[in-house]
Amino acid sequence: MTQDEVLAEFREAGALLEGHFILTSGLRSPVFLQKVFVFQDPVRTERLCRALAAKAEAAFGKIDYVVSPAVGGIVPGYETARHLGAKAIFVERENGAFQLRRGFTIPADARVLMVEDIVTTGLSSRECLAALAEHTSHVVGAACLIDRSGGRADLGVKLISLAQLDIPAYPADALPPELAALPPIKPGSRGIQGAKA
Ligand SMILES: O=P(O)(O)OC[C@H]1O[C@H](OP(=O)(O)OP(=O)(O)O)[C@H](O)[C@@H]1O
Ligand SMILES: O=C(O)c1cc(=O)[nH]c(=O)[nH]1
Ligand SMILES: [Mg+2]
Repeated sequence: MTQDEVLAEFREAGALLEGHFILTSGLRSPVFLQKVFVFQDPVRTERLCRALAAKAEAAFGKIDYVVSPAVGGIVPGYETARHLGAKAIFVERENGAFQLRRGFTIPADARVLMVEDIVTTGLSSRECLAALAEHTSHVVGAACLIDRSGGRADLGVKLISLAQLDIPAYPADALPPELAALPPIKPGSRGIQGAKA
């Protein structure tokens, strides 16, 4: 699947939003990739995740476990795992920090791939990998549908993506005037329900 085909899937799903968005990192951006509009269509999600699984297998070899950060990573993690013949589990926030909960365990010899939906700064991916380090030393790499960092996000492990974009994001105190003029919206799950982070 080419980068243009990946972007076409997002565009056709109505997932390329324009406005003034507060990202999970606290940065502000005029563009938001609303992945849930992609994931509400299982056929579209299957196309994307089949391609991601093939790319991940080529880069990292056999994968036994896919681990994803909730909420956005769960659907692509599950669907990518299905194509890899792997198990799919997730970390979720407890008091703001990602934890492997619900009794999920990772066998000692399992080869683990972290799967994210979107990578912007890599903050969420690094938090997920830090949580995973308490359960396994066999994380072979990371994969995401879209890396919007322009390739600059450093996860500490190799990251592959279906598309790499360089989408502007600004600190809240350095907004261009056209962005500052729009009311900000925060679409993601970090910080809701009284969580600390
Ligand atoms: O690379 P980063 O700067 O961390 O940004 C990307 C993260 O932002 C989104 O999650 P968010 O915390 O908004 O919540 P969600 O997964 O519930 O959508 C997305 O799912 C990634 O996890
Ligand atoms: O950085 C984010 O929080 C983020 C950006 C984006 O385009 N999509 C998303 O779900 N989260
Ligand atoms: Mg997320």
